[in-house]
Amino acid sequence: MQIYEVGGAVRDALLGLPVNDRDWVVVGATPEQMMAAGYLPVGKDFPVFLHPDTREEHALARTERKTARGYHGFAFQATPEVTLEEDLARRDLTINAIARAPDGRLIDPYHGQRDLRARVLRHVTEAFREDPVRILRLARLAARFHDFSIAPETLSLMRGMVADGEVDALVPERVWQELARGLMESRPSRMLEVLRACGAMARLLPEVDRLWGVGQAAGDDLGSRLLRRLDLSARLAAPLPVRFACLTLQAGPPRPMAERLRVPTECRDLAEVLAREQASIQDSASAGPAELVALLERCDALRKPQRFVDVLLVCECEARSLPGMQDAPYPQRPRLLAALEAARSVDTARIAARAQAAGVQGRGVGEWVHQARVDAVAARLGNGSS
Ligand SMILES: Nc1ccn([C@@H]2O[C@H](COP(=O)(O)OP(=O)(O)OP(=O)(O)O)[C@@H](O)[C@H]2O)c(=O)n1
Ligand SMILES: [Mg+2]
Repeated sequence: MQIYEVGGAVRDALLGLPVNDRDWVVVGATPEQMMAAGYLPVGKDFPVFLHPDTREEHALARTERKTARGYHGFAFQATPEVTLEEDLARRDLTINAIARAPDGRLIDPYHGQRDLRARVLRHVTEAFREDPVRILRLARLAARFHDFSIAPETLSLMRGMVADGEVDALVPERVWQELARGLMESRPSRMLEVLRACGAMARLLPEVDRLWGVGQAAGDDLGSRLLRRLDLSARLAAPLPVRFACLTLQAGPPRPMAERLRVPTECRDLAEVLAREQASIQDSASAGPAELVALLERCDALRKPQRFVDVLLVCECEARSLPGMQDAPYPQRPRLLAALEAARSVDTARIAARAQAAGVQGRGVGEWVHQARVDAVAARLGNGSS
């Protein structure tokens, strides 16, 4: 058997990028030989094994034949006769279809190195069609390698796949997995642009797709704002829930989309707080202590201060996505954080004990605590004037 390194690790090494996860392809071996050599089978359907020591994935060279629409209709052919070139032919992109032999020699029948130099994302063969997840993979790779363009023939292939209903058959978990990874790249706007260009956005994120052409003059519609907001969230190294909330911010109630994509609870919760409170936060510059405490309480900021930091980050990205505001300061953020700190410094147990000593009960105790917070915020912010 011959073992070649393939995929992202070869690509990233050629780009001079750090390599973490390595993939290998094995030519001329049967599953039985792999197991006899100590490799561990990963699943019963995929001809993939883990190396006994490194645990890196070793896949038998294979050809894929699609038998039905969507993600499930695969039949694999992985026999010792499948050649390296055949295996490379069924891969997604030319830059991912370069193999490296143990002696360092590169096997690159689809000119992936040329496309790396020309900075082009190009499909290898028509076999690209056989896996619609590749549309999302390409979109998220565009968000990572943002100076790469997409080959026109690849874009039209993707358009055809979308028109044939291929992305409608994707399971939500796979969609979210790729979207989440793309959101975490350095230029998430590129993923959205690619999804929009091939029509996949209208199928997968129709609420978001509708933002284009809504609102201001061309170049400043809600879609353009969304792209700027997301890239700013990446520039500020925001965590995933913040980026997801940036995505859903003006796209109507976030819950239907969150449920459809089965996003993690923290992503959904943050998006929902923002849908409710974003406007109040933007307007909070002139709010007095009582209003600020009410806002903090509605955001559950006293119990979840870390989430409130994320809430404010989304609001900052939104404010700075307005034309010409990219480098503007966002005073609402330090002011609300100072208010939160002051409100949290109130010793609620002591206030409650004092209220009870004065004969106050039930909801009345809560009102004392609330008032103590308002007083603390007023003292910190100088009666709301700063
Ligand atoms: N739907 C897919 C998934 C994977 N691959 C092939 O399998 C390789 C390894 O896949 P994976 O590790 O998922 O992605 P990488 O390209 O290595 O990218 P990343 O840096 O995100 O790991 C890819 O390079 C590509 O050749 C593919 O053709 N089609
Ligand atoms: Mg990989």
